[in-house]
Amino acid sequence: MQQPFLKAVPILEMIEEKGFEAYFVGGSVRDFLLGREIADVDIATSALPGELKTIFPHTADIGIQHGTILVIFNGTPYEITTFRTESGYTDYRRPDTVEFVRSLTEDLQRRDFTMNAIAMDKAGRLIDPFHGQSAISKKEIVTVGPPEERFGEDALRIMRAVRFVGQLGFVIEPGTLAAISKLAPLLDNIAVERKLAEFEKLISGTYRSEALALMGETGISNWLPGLDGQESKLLKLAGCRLGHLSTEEMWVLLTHVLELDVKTAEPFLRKWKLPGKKIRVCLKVLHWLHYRLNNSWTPQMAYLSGKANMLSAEKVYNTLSGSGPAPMEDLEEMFEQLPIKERAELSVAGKDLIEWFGKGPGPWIKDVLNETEEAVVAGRIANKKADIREWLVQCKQNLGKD
Ligand SMILES: Nc1ccn([C@@H]2O[C@H](COP(=O)(O)OP(=O)(O)OP(=O)(O)O)[C@@H](O)[C@H]2O)c(=O)n1
Ligand SMILES: [Mg+2]
Repeated sequence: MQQPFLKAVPILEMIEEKGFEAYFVGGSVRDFLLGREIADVDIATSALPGELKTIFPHTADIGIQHGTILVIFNGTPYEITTFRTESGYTDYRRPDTVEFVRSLTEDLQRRDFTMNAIAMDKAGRLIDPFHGQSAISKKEIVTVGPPEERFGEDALRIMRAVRFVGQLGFVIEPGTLAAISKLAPLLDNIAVERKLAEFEKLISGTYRSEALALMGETGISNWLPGLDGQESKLLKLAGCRLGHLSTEEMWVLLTHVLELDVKTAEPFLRKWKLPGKKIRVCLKVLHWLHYRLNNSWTPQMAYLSGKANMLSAEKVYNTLSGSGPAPMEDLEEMFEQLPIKERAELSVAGKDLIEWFGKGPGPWIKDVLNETEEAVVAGRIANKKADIREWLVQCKQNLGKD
């Protein structure tokens, strides 16, 4: 067993000591069987939330109405969920009622895919009534029971299937795939925040090209923010060599392929509810990508863009031009050679100008600083106070006069 499980074994033991059952479940067991790194260990138990609270002193109610509480054990938080069934999904996203049950099999039966419906006990023995291990060995995504029921219960599962294609490179079993195409419109009922979490996992996955193509082919994209009717553009994206791009660079590539500019990309990214900071970075990189599409980098542009934005824009540009991953050493070297890397490194400031020219504060300061900065970056003048002063006094003689 791997370390994250071993650390949590005492939790299972403490629950079992009180006469209840407890197992590792969900993505951690799946990823363990796949030899992937385990994110967080989820635990399912026959104990009710109230019963768990008597066993563990440090808990938080994070979804108690659905039977989930957070247990802090040795400083690590664990989500522990009471075995449950769900029924009456009138809104396609959350059950009208949650019924706690005492049987593990019933709990596993309400889960989305067979690979996610495997339990593991404290000794590492697997309980796999729906043949999840066989699906994993066949690299197959298949629902537990009838796909239309599972997707009707929570339409986000439609996206989860394609997200797992992107992460794991599995194929979707034909019956499950047919239900996805048929029920994709149910995604309309799902909150953007949940769609975003799945989409970001998808575009970060090793097999994202396949998953993006599948999103277009199944019609899922028609129910995602700003992607309605854009299947052909998604397919174009799927044909690119994406191996080296970060999640943010993927967003930039996506906005470009959708033919958005900096102005129209902003509402698109807002619709997806990306955090403001991420949006600002994406828009900057998109701006520099558009510069790069028609120009080469110069020291001036390297300075104005900043190193990170320049390298990101270049990576996206290489993807679009078909060259794929390319060495960045030359560009990094160009940046490193710059006399200054940012405005703060300029050896003069507004107060120096006021003193030298005997003139009060005003917009002229910004203009003169911009000009000075440009001259320093271009190497026309050294970044030394005395040199700059001499240069400015010579070429700005008229400034002190008005
Ligand atoms: N819409 C959903 C979400 C989750 N699950 C079940 O709850 C488990 C845990 O859910 P979550 O952590 O959201 O997903 P994981 O499958 O664990 O994937 P990840 O590794 O990304 O966390 C899943 O494995 C699955 O058994 C489900 O049946 N239906
Ligand atoms: Mg998980």
